[in-house]
Amino acid sequence: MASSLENCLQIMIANLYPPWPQPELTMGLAAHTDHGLLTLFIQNDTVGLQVLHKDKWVNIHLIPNSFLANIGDHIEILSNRKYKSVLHRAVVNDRDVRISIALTHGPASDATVNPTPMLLEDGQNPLAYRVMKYKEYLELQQSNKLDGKSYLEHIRNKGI
Ligand SMILES: O=C(O)CCC(=O)C(=O)O
Ligand SMILES: [Fe+2]
Repeated sequence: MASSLENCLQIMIANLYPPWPQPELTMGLAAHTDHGLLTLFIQNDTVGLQVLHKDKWVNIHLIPNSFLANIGDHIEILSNRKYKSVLHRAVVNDRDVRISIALTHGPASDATVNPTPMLLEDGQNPLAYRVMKYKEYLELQQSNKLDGKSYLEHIRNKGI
């Protein structure tokens, strides 16, 4: 992946979750992973972000005045699956408004993303993912509904 810092693509996503009368019947944001390398994340003091850990959804309590950093899909692609992107979702509640802001950090939109040779063990690791431009991945993600790790699965090379 060749990309200078000034060309990196950052996308800010602001989410507003109003209180919902039957929170157990709805989902604020369906389970997904984020595109890009890292997502920096802040929220107001209402809990709602959950991360899948050992097959269980775990509430994330942010440290006040700090960012949470999540690994995105393109770290998983760059590391050829050594570092996995984080599956997460947002739940709602029936009392408090929740606001969150996610800032994704990706390479330049024209950058072609493939595993970095330093993380491939002497050519023993076949490429886990199809090589593609970052913007092609974004288009793929935008044209589908959120569904777990389905975008990564879509570009995964069979049998790896
Ligand atoms: O609001 C949240 O807790 C999650 C937001 C999120 O995952 C996103 O915007 O990608
Ligand atoms: Fe997300």
